[in-house]
Amino acid sequence: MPAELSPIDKAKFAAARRAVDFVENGMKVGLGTGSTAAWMVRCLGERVREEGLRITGVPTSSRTADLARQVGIPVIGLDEAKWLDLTIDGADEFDGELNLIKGGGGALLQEKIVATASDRMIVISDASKEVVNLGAFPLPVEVVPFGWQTTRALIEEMLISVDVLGRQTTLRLSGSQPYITDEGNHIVDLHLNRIANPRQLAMALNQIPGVVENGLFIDICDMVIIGGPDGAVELRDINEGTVTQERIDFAEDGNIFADID
Ligand SMILES: O=C[C@H](O)[C@H](O)[C@H](O)COP(=O)(O)O
Repeated sequence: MPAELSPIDKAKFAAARRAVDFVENGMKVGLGTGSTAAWMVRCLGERVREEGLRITGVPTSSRTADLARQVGIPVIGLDEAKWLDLTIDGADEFDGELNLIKGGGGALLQEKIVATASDRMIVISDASKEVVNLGAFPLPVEVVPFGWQTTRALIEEMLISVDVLGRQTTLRLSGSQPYITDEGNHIVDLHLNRIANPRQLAMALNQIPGVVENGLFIDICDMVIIGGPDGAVELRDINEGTVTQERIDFAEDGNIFADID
């Protein structure tokens, strides 16, 4: 591993490197989006190229589809795959029940559909994303462009009735224009600070006309792998109730970094 990688990238890499060990020949694998998931795609690409691992990837964004093709992973769409063995993705926050906030990179809709259509979801993360209560990270909500201001007002009205610490909302921008998701929608970020009941909030949001999906992933994640900059990894399996400590040997992974700009 090159010395110039930041400690946070080393931590993300360690988690990603461990997660791809769960991928086996013949699997259909959901490929998440974001900087942590990008490490996973690179690690998986290396297994495809070096070991001849035979898998099919289902990307959760156009960015991930481009990267997967670049590193040699065959990709298909979800409707062709129908059902997946495993999805590996990053997250913006996770709590003790492995409930998540996702969508910081704008890919929450495809990510939630793909993860839900998978036998198993593994989240890869560095330690900074673990929280007691979800909500410090702004909760992304994908809304259709038609009438988005009305939808935002309805969201704000609904927030009065739920137990959160903040209620400010912002339209996500790309430069001076509204951010556009892969599905052609906008994102409203909810600055809630602390969400007392994520399950209730997720359901309330999705009942609002104009809301396509929200970034709360409840009961979807099966395992989180937390990486450290020294190669330490912790695997928490919510179904088995197990916590396992291991270590990744960075020295074995030189090839992956040859591809990185
Ligand atoms: O929309 C983006 C995704 O939900 C990402 O997985 C999430 O934002 C985490 O991204 P990163 O690994 O870059 O922190």
